[in-house]
Amino acid sequence: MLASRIQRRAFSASARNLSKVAVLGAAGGIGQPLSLLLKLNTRVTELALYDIRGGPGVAADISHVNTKSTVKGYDPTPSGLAEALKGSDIVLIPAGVPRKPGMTRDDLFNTNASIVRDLAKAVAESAPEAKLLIISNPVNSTVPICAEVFKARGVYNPKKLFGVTTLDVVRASRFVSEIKGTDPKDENITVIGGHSGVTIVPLFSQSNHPELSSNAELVNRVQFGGDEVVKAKDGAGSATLSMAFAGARMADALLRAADGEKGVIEPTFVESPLYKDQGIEFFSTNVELGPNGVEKIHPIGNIDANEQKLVEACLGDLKKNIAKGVAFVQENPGN
Ligand SMILES: NC(=O)C1=CN([C@@H]2O[C@H](COP(=O)(O)OP(=O)(O)OC[C@H]3O[C@@H](n4cnc5c(N)ncnc54)[C@H](O)[C@@H]3O)[C@@H](O)[C@H]2O)C=CC1
Ligand SMILES: O=C([O-])CC(=O)C(=O)O
Repeated sequence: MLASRIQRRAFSASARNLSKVAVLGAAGGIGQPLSLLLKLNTRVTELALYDIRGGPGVAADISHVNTKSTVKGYDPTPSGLAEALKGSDIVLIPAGVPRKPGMTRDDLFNTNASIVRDLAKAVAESAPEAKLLIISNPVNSTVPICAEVFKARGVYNPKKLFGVTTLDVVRASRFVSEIKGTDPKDENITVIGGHSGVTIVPLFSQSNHPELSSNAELVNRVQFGGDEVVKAKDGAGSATLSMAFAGARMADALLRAADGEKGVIEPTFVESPLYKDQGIEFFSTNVELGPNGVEKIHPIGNIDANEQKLVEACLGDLKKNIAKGVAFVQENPGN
């Protein structure tokens, strides 16, 4: 009995990987709470915080939290960025500008496309093996931008590039639990498509409450939940705290999968075969994660007539968003 417990403990200790996690944009509204949550994750052994301003300060602050991982902030220089990235297993990118009221996520493209392109280049050079999690909007376009950058350098691995759509799943679960008076931990809602407006498609027909797929108000709230926060913040940005929670959840899922846990499934925006025949290279569905990143992309499964209409509306916008990201890198390869 005791021997088997000791053996089990020895196994779990040796199965644990050392995990360096880097956050690019670590001093921002998302970056700070995300970095704090990563500091609380016992699977993270080293935390590298980079920003064009304020990285070392945030790192000094978080480094006093008494968990075991080491935390280091890096100078806003190319060599600082390279150092931050070197040896990283996971890189999260929340760098870039957030929305103000009246803007769509696509309105952020002109500013954020080049920020993400340049950071992706640095990742391709210094941490090509890392799992790369893109938070910066518009996610539907910034993920294809990263893929193009990696392809141009011959280091693209579609199993390791993820658009973080976890916040849509978090919101759907919470909104349903509010309506039904349930615990959100029991409300697992699959959300597919992309991460903006009508490209966000919640599949309530697959949940505990299939009838909710005809609740247009709820569907709209999941699709435009980000707008609620943008409006409430009144010019001071968009979701940061709930996003940090969602980003930390996605990073934790990858860390657990890397540690050998089976059956780790999260919806995430990845290169996907599901709609490639319609020219749509990236799509979010449930994805089983493994030590190398994407293990298995799940099909969308059975959906009802309401959801079928939502998917059709999603595909049109998504195709344009993806094409815009690809064209940007082809036309603006940068240095
Ligand atoms: N995927 C999702 O579900 C969500 C995505 N977002 C997006 O996340 C992004 C960040 O949002 P916030 O943190 O609220 O913005 P913020 O403005 O508070 O923080 C952004 C940070 O990025 C830094 N930064 C800018 N350029 C950089 C570069 N080249 N290298 C490193 N750092 C750089 C800035 O100095 C700043 O600290 C926005 O694009 C926003 O739309 C926000 C919420 C949810
Ligand atoms: O709405 C925004 O601009 C930020 C975001 O992506 C979200 O909250 O889902």
